[in-house]
Amino acid sequence: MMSWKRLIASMSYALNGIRLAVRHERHMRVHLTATSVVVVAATVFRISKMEWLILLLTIGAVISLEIVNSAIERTVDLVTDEYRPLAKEAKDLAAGAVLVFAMLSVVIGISIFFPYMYVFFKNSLHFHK
Ligand SMILES: Nc1ncnc2c1ncn2[C@@H]1O[C@H](COP(=O)(O)OP(=O)(O)OP(=O)(O)O)[C@@H](O)[C@H]1O
Repeated sequence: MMSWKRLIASMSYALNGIRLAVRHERHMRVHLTATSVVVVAATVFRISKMEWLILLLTIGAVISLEIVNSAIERTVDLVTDEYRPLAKEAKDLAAGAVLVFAMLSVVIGISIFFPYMYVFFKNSLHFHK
């Protein structure tokens, strides 16, 4: 059985990982900015519970993948600082994994928000007529 002390230590290492990613990863700031915009839009448009759950799952997956990508980048840099084809492949594969989910998350975001934006703009056009 894991003691509470060890559990708390593991949690603090994991939180340190999140802090490192937020502080030092350029792409992470892009994800966090997109997340803030999406959360504000979701609140304003009062999206459904199911849409919130899909959104949260998508946000979590993109951010988690970005953190794993950063871990792989550091591991590769630890192994070599020379140009190595396998190092390139490892980094490009990890970046590819993030890109796949980031692109899908754009599709998911558009699918969720488009109907709300459509109604919003349609109503505001009627209002101005
Ligand atoms: N040791 C290496 N050998 C061969 N190619 C490498 C090596 N290190 C990096 N690369 C290539 O250069 C690209 C940029 O590498 P870098 O380590 O700067 O990551 P990055 O994708 O720019 O990440 P970030 O934008 O988060 O800094 C990699 O995706 C890879 O294609």
